[in-house]
Amino acid sequence: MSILTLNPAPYIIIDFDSTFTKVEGLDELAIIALKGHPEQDQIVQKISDLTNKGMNGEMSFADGLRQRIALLKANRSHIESLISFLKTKISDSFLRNRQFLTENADQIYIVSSGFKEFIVPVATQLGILADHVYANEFVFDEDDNIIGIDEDNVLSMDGGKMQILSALNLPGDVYAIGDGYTDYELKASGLANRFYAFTENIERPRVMAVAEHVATSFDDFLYDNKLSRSQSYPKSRIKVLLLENVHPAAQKAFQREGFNVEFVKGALDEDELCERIKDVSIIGIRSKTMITKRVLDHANRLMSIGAFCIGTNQIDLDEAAKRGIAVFNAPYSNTRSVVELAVGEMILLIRNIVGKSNLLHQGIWDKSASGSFEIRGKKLGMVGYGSIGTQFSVVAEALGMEVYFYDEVEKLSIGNARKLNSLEDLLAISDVISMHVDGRKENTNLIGKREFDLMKDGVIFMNLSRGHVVDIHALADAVKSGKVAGAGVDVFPKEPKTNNEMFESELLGLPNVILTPHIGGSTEEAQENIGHFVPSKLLEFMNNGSSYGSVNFPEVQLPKLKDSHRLLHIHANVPGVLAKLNHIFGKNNINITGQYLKTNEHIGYVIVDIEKGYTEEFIQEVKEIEGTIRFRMLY
Ligand SMILES: NC(=O)C1=CN([C@@H]2O[C@H](COP(=O)(O)OP(=O)(O)OC[C@H]3O[C@@H](n4cnc5c(N)ncnc54)[C@H](O)[C@@H]3O)[C@@H](O)[C@H]2O)C=CC1
Ligand SMILES: O=C(O)C(=O)COP(=O)(O)O
Repeated sequence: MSILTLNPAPYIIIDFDSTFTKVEGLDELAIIALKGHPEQDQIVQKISDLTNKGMNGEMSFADGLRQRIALLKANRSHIESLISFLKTKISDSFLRNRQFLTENADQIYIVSSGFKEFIVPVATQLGILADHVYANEFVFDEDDNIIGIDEDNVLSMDGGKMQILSALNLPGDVYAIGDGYTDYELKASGLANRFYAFTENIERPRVMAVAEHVATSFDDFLYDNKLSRSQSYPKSRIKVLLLENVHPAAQKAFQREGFNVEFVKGALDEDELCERIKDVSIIGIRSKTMITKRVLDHANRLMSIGAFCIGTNQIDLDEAAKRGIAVFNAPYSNTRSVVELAVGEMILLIRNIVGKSNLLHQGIWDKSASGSFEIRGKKLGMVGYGSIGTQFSVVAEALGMEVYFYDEVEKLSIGNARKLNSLEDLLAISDVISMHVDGRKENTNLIGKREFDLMKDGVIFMNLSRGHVVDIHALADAVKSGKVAGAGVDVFPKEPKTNNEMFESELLGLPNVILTPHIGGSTEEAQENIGHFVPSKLLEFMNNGSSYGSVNFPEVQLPKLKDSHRLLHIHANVPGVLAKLNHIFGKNNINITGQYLKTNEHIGYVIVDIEKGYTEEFIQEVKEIEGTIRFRMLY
């Protein structure tokens, strides 16, 4: 039996600039030292070009280094500022694995063509031993200006890194990690057993082309070598695809944790999505992207979907559940924004402001009260009395309206709102009708010719829910006939995918019709809230297994994982799976520290916290249980 164990660490040789830190030290020193210099930009650019040529192996490294030093006009105080700056620029994955670096300090070296003066203070912060840092040294004049480099240091010459490694004569496996060509040379010369091209901060195609191994992060390197690490599975290997211009806070949240994030401004159509979703583990969308069964068939690694909005009708929720994919949304984060727009539109429409404003823009002064009303005392009818409907109802009552609602589910009224028993009753009684149902298929054309005919003459009609809920042709007719005196429409059966596409509709140019491009939830406040909320749900699910708040998954809120390994097992909801799982635990003598189970009509979700020390065979047996949809292990 093979106990699941971690390997002892090899000797690890780490490059500093753009590997251990996110930036190039000398380039940053130039920026600091040349601050205010009239040619700062040009000189910094020259230095950066020389750095890149050297890193890519396109020029003699030693020549480039001397040319860069000659361009620098730095002194000792600039180095102090550089050190403070670099401490904030340590690569995230090294920061995350401080424990590994400290515990294995004897095996770890930094070999860099950068300079000890700034490398030692930064590297030692994470437990690297000062005498394990091999780097160049500056030469200063008596006024502390940098005037050159220590010419006796082998690292100031071409092939210097190889000489250092050769002199170290390390008695075991040696793995080099770096972004530059000189790091690759350690492997090419046979001095290192492996070279990992490190791409967390920069991808150098010339280096990647020759590297046998690529490490997208230090976690990735540790995972590849079965070494102890902060992440059970390196997040840099997990792809996150964010569509429809979700708030930048979302991108930051995933990047902070080391995920590989791709950001797309618009929506994608089904064909594009089928292509792009391959290898993606988390996808973030808004209301436009349709996640159909066909898209899910192409989603070979998808674990979780974030709807950065309220509605989830654009996602095939059942198909996602059957594949073990958890879907989360932001059920309340733009409620208020929709309500405010609805209130504003209602007042503008009942006063016929749009027509008057358009006329005045043409210089026509049309001062008259005819066809303009107050909303006070008018009857507002709400179709759908959920989060938005109820909040709208409270605000409308505060404005002096009489509120009526119809919801197909039994709902208690908030304030003095009155419940009606049929849609027909509501249509007949209301002066203003506002749609706030969800976008399920069955609501297609909920309002059509028949329903408009049932409304009062001169009614104000608003749809800020979903486009397909209203038959647009019937609405256009009702406006033209005067049945509807004003309409506010924010959502349409066919909406452009991006701001670059033209919008077409029968409603264009109709009088007293406010058209808005699906912006009910598009306020800075709502988008920022959503940008924080949805990633937090997705990350909880990915990192901890918690599915609380999911719209298609059995909901489980789990305690933080402590001193245990957590096994997450998603299976088809058929009898006997739990019994089989428990049998395997018993047979393998697994000590359980916590167990949770929840099912819904499609799937069962079992979470078991166990003590370390289980075998590969045990894991294999769990994976092979009939009905298993997905299995993963967290620690
Ligand atoms: N324009 C925009 O930018 C935005 C639009 N929305 C849309 O608004 C919808 C409503 O949002 P919430 O109030 O948060 O959802 P919710 O789920 O809290 O409320 C929807 C209510 O509609 C009721 N309902 C559904 N079908 C019905 C029918 N045929 N007849 C009567 N009642 C019916 C439900 O029982 C539920 O009470 C969302 O699903 C979304 O599609 C949401 C946010 C922004
Ligand atoms: O929240 C919703 O359901 C909305 O309709 C808002 O959608 P959006 O994020 O603007 O595409």
